[in-house]
Formats: sequence, C-alpha cells, structure tokens
Amino acid sequence: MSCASCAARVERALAKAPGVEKVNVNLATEKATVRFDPEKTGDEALQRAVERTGYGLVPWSETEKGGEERREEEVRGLKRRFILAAVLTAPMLIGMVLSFIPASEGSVLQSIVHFLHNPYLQLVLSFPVQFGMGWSFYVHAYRALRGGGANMDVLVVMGTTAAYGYSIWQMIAGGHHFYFEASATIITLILLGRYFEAKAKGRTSAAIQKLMSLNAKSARIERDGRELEVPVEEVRVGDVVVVRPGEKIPVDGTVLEGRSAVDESMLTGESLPVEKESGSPVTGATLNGNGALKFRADRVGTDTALAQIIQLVEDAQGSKAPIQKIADKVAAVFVPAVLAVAVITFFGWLIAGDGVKGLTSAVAVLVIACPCALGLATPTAIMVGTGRGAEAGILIKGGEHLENTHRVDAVVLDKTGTITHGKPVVTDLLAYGMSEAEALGLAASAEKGSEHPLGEAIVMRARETGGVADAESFEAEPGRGIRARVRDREVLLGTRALLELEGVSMEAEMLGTMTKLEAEGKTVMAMAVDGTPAALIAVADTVKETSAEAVKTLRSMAVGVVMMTGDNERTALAIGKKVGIEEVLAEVLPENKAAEVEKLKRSGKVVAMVGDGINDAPALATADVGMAIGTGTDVAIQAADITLMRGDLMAVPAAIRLSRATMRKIKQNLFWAFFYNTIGIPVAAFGLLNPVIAGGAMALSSVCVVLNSLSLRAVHLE
Ligand SMILES: Nc1ncnc2c1ncn2[C@@H]1O[C@H](COP(=O)(O)OP(=O)(O)OP(=O)(O)O)[C@@H](O)[C@H]1O
Ligand SMILES: [Cu+]
Ligand SMILES: [Mg+2]
Repeated sequence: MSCASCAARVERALAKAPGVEKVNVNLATEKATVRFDPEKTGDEALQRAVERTGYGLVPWSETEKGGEERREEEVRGLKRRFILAAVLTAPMLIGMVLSFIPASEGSVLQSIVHFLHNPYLQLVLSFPVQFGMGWSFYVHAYRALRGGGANMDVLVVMGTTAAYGYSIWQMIAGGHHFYFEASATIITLILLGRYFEAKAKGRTSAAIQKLMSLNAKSARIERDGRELEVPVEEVRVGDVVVVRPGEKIPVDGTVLEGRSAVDESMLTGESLPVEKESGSPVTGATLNGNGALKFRADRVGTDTALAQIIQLVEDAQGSKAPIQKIADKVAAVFVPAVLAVAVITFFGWLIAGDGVKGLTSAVAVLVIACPCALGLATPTAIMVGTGRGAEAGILIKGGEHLENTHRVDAVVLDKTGTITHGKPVVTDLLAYGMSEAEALGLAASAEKGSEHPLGEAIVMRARETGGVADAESFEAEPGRGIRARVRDREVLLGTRALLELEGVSMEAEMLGTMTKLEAEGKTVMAMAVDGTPAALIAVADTVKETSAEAVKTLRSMAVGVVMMTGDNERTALAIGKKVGIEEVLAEVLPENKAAEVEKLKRSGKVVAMVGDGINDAPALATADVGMAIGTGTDVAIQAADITLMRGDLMAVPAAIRLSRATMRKIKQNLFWAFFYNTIGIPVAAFGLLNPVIAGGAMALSSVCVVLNSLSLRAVHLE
C-alpha cells in the first residue's frame, strides 16, 4: 500500500467480504485486523477479496517470519532504484541549471548546454527512469485500476506519462517543448521520498524490537537430576529452571529455592531491584542479581508476561485513533476528486488557448495532490507514541485510549495500593474483655480466608506470635468487613457500620479511641465476638514515596485530583493531607465506586481512574480512561485501558504528557498534510507550480510527517 486511499480501499474490500464483522487496515504497520465468522469465511477467501482489488494479503503467521527481512529488502530496493534514477537524471538537471547562466554565442558552456538539452540524449537518459526504476508505479497503478479504484500511483503514472508522452509527440511533430527531465525528476524524487519513508517506518517499530530482544535465548533446566541448557522455546510448564547470578530469567515462574534481588526495570520501569525468595513470582526477561535462584516455570512461550506485553503493544500500534476518521474520509474520495480537478485544469487552459500550460498544470495537480502524508499523519504518531509509552512502562491498549487521555482533567486515585503501598501492617491492638493474644488469634483465624490486604496484615501479625486456626465458616461483606465462625464463636470484624448493622454498639470510650487512631491516618477495624465488642485493630499503610510529587505534578498540569476509598473519612483525610489531596471521597462501597466516577463525568469532567484492586474494576471501566497499577490484580488490569507497569504514580502524569504530545504531533501532521494539499492543488491548477517542484514537495511532505512522528521518541515524560 502506498497511501491512505490504498488502505481505505483494502479496508472496504474486506468489509464487504461475506462473514466479516469488523476490519481495520493500518497504513503505517501495513497490517489488517479482521473480526470474522469462521463458519462463513477464512484466510483464503479474505486473501482473494484483497487480491481482487489489486493488493496482496499475507497471513499474520507468515509475516512474523519474514517481516523484518521483507522490510529491509524493500528499503534496499528503493535505495538502489533511487541511486540509478538520480545518476540518469543528474545530467538533465545540470543542463537545466547551466542554461540559467548567461553564455556568449559559441562558448564551451553554450555547447555543453546544447548537448545536455538534446532531446535524443534526454530521451535515452529518461527512458530507463520512466519505465525501469519507475516501473513499479505502473504495476501498482494497473493493479489499482483493475481493482476498480485509483491510488497515488495512478496519479504519479498519469502525471509523468502525460509529460513524457507529450515530449515524444513534440519530437515527432518537430516542436520544442520537452518535459523529459520533469518526469524523470518527479520519479526520482518520489523514489527518494519512498525510500526515506520506508526507512523511517522501520524505526517506528523500534520499541517492539527492543521488547523482543529482551527475551532470553536459552534456559538452564533440571531434568532427570541433570542440569542442561535448552533453547528457551523448549522450556515446558513445570520445568525446574536454574538461574545463576547475573543471568537473565528465561520464563515466568515461582521461586523454589534461593534468594536474590532481581532487576525488573526493563518491564516495570522501576529501578530498584526486587527481593525474591521461595514463593516469590519471577518474570521472564528480568535480570537476576547476586544470588542463585531455582524456580518452577509457570508460563512459557506466548503466555509469558513479556509475550503478552509485546502482543498488546503490537495491537495498540495497529489500532486506529478516532481522529483518523477525518483523514480516512478525505482519502476515500480524494483520488477521484483530484483526477477531476486535473481534467478540468487541462481543458480550462486549452479553452483559454494554452494547451502546453494546461498539460504542465494538470501534471502538477496530479503530482502535488498525493494524499500519502495524510495517510501517515495519525498512524505513525500512534505507533511511536504507544512504543514510547511501552519503553516507559506505560502500556496503552489502543489508539483511542492514547487519544482520550489528552483530554483528562480529573484524576481519581484509589487509596490503598495506589497512593499507598497496599501492604498495611498492624500497629495497635486493643482488647476488651479478653487477652490481646486471644483477640489477635480470633481475628487472624477469621481473616485466614480473606484476600483483602487488611486481612493479610492481621494474619501476618498473628503468624509472628503463634498459630492461626482455621475458621469453620467465612463470609466477606465487601466494603465493610467479614463475618466468621471460629472455635464455635461468632466473629464480626470490620467497620463501625458493620457492627452497627449487626446491632452491636460500642462504648463511647472505644469509639473515641477509634477516632483518635484514625486521625493519625490509620485504618481501624473493630471486632465483636458473640455480639459484644472485643477489640480494636489499627493498621497503617505507608504512602508511596512519589505519590505527593505525582499529585503536585498533576495539579501543575491543570488536572484535578480526587481520592476515592472505602476507608473511613478521617483516615482518608489524614492520608490526603500527606500527599496534598483535599478532595476526598471516603466510605465509598465497592459497588458505588463506578457511580462516583459517573457523577464526576456528568459534571463535565474527563475522568481518569487509577486503581489496583478487584473492587476498582467497575470504576476503571466506567472512567473515560482507566489506568491500572501493574502490580495490582489481573481483574483491574483487564478492565483498564492503560496499565502502569511501575507501581509509582508518576506514571499518571507521564501518560497524560505522552498523550498530549502525541495528539499535538497528530494535529501538526494533519494540518501539514491538509494544508499542503489544499494550497498545492489550486496553485498547481492555475499554472503557478512547476511539476518538478510539485514532485519534490510531495515527496518531502510524507517524509516530514514521518520524521515529525519519530521525534515523539525523544519526548520528556518526567
Ligand atoms: N477483610 C476485612 N477485614 C476487616 N475489615 C475489612 C475487610 N474488608 C474490608 N474491611 C473494612 O471495610 C473498609 C472498606 O474496605 P474496602 O475494601 O472497600 O476499601 P479499602 O481497601 O480500605 O480502601 P481502598 O478503597 O482505598 O482500596 C475497610 O477500611 C475496613 O474497615
Ligand atoms: Cu504520494
Ligand atoms: Mg483497595
């Protein structure tokens, strides 16, 4: 495909094929994504549908193998053709330049100019350029026309052939208007543009290549009591993998033996190494530190975290941003419209009595009108933007999310696990009417079945001092607490509201203590045993080091920040004060989190929700942009549009910055592309544009667009 109208035509052909439900063709990645009913159609039918329009379709599985080589081959071929064309065209251009120098009659200069302007010499030089190096334009144009449409190759071919044919006719008829050098120069310049474009396009996928290169090549596994080295593809789930100090971890798994600090920065962007010991999860492509590790392989091949990240980034790069619809609509009607303008131009000038001017002007219209810059404006920026994000640990699921993020003016932050580390520890334990040890034992036994971080904190504390028994029954009340039977006693543990709902009333003194602890920013849970208040358990969670700075940065970007939590208001306000958030929504039950986001949206805000927990998932899906903390639960990551691989909140302003920068690039690109066509076409039609300059400008425009998008790679996100 050479321009936006090609992509539009392939897309239409696929959309019309029976059994196809949804289709997206991307010019920059040269990929088509099709959702179809396998009962009604298949690879081959789709392939035929595309081939009928004059293009080709290669199944995805085959592109993986040869994709990179094909691209390199294309770049090499274009370079070769450009150099040959340039060498042949140069004498004609030199002749043109020299003719501007005043030369006296009979001088050497004059004879050189004469020689270089000899129509026979020009015919001989330009013939191979037109039909040799330029042959592919004819092939592509023919295929497009045969498929019943037109693309930019048709414009190039029509323009240059008209100029060339007219020159030959002039030779036969004894005239002296020759345009051999014009058509040769246009072809040379377009080849140069295509060469640059193909090269630059290769660089837009650099992020993917970088990710792929992270993969380990081989792994050391233990089989039948022996250690042997195998290619990483041969590692099976359940294999025991041995990693020596300083080695790359080959696949995802769980540590069985050993202790080490692992550098996970390549995947998470988090620079501090993470301590690993028996039971810790390890991820393929990360780098082992000083210890030796032995781990069990849990996920291999396409299931590993790295493989999924690559897949996600690839999908995102190929997806469309809504803003592209404008360009697509224009591109679809562009070529026929330009042909019409060219015809009108020619006849207009002819009627005005200047057929020669009509011809050159029509050629200039055909050449300047190429919509290739238009087709590349959005997809190249989306490609580079999502790639840049992946490098910084910001995984964006699609172009639309990258686009939506730039409008965000309110960010809702979950408290536990998002602003704080989400690893609370028990700080205070006050027992009423029983020993502290007994209270802790009951609480921990009751919480044993809970996956809530608060429950885990209590169990952790109890493990330090003694055993934790199993509960006879366990029931969680989301957003309020738990109810359990332990050693034949009814245990109720959670918020004030939970106890009140069950008709348990606490003494004023106990409530006072609770309030006091909460004002310190601790989360306080009350426990009732068999209907009487028995203990208060306070836990504290540490605020992430960067949370306050992230809030400040967001403010400076004119983005409002709100904290939303299920925790009580006093605790929330105390934490809010630490990080600089005044607006706090506290005691929000899990089922109401989404409704709060909805309320904010209705007030006219474009809302980004940042969360980590299962209870955040509905809110993440409701928000205009859902951002999941990568260290959080899978459910949250599934529901979100963007995953922040590193736990720290500075990634939120970074994501917004990236989106703003990407949108700025897209708008610049679209403006440049539209501007250039809308100004260029009338100027050319009125005979004010030399066809050669038109060729140069058109080649430049797409190169400019691609380079402009590539400059996104250097954007500062911090
Ligand atoms: N397993 C549990 N054991 C004891 N109390 C609980 C438990 N689960 C919830 N609670 C009580 O319910 C409150 C709200 O819980 P919820 O899970 O909605 O929010 P959170 O995890 O405290 O905060 P955030 O919404 O910021 O993640 C907690 O503060 C706690 O008092
Ligand atoms: Cu073009
Ligand atoms: Mg939570």
